[in-house]
Amino acid sequence: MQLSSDKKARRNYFKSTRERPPNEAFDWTPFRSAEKRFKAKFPRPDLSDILDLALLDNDRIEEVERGGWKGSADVSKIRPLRTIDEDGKGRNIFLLPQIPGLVLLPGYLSHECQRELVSWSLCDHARPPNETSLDTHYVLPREGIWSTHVRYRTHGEALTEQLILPRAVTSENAAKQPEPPGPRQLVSNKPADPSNFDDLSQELKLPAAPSPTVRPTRASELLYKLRWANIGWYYHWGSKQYDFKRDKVGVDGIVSQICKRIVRQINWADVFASHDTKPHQDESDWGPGGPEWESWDATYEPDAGIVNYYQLKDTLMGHVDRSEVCATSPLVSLSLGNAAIFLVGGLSRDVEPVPILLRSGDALVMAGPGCRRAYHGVPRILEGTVPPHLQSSGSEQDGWEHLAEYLQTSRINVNVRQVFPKGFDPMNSAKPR
Ligand SMILES: O=C(O)CCC(=O)C(=O)O
Ligand SMILES: [Fe+2]
Repeated sequence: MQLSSDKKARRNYFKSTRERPPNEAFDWTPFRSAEKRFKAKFPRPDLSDILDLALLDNDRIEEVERGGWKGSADVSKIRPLRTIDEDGKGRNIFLLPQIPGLVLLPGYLSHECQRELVSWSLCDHARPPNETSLDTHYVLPREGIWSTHVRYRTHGEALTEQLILPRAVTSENAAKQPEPPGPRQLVSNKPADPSNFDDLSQELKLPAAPSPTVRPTRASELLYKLRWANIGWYYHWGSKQYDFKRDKVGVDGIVSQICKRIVRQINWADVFASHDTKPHQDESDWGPGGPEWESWDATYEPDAGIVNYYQLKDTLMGHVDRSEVCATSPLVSLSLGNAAIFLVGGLSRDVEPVPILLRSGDALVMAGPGCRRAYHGVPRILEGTVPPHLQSSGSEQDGWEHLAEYLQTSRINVNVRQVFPKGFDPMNSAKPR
């Protein structure tokens, strides 16, 4: 199996390089070059310059060795900070001096918590009222695609697998440009901020048209095409702005508590004091309120985000998340399942990105003006890297076998943000306070 996919990758490599103009690589920005390098199936990319902080943790050796992909824990690139967990245990977290506001918390989520979050992402969250990437094109069951899938898998042949139907296609919407299911599209949008928030929220946000070409599909097949599920405020993909006219769904307690615990645990004075807060970029400005990290303990409240579901071939192109009115508030990202290569650079694609290996249980925070406006992306999911504690126990009783099976080819990223200052209601107030 592995051999034949290697052969295919080699064949594709020779075919594509034969047709490539000789100097093409010179036109790529440093960010694009890094994406290309890590995406390549052949030759298999060398990960020796990728920051892999699991290597510093003896408890993760089995996970690292089994996966066969290994970066390096080059301590010269990072600055450790000591913090105390809620249970009083000490923990090392890490900063990258060239990206002020980026905080890495490797292995932050316990094994139990990772299992809970995987189950939450698939069973509880990928269903109404949360919008998913499949809703535009299919009429999904109210119970959520995961429950339908599991029912069939549990009862096997005794049930005829339910087909999920495309949304009814009328002659009117068939004529509109369909949004194809699949990778997220790049749309250039205006960065949100308190001064343009009113205008942006008034813009018309039409629903995307369902694709007229999708066919009735089995739940177990469609599940692997799920790409995202919305958290909190509805995000309108067509304009890349939040749609404040739709009622917000609350952020679930399990996610909100983890994110708040992480933000409270970080000593932000150390994070920002260690840098010149005006590094190489002019836009790295805290705005009129000054460095508001001083009040994050009290004001940080996640109200939006996305769960990203990646299959092994999926990537997320370099982008900046700039639709949040709180443009500097911490964004918390939690990784589950297979590991990924995460690139984070600067205010443009011309800044050479730092490659970081994100493994299951790792948390990463992007905060402050420089880091929240930094280009980042995921050029590669690394197959075979699901840690032992997320693999099947072999027992059908614990209900984990279906989740373990899904995870074999998947990575889940829970990406949580704060759009508005705490307590601000956009529908009842002209301007954020
Ligand atoms: O999957 C990740 O680690 C990053 C996801 C991300 O950047 C996003 O959802 O905007
Ligand atoms: Fe992002």
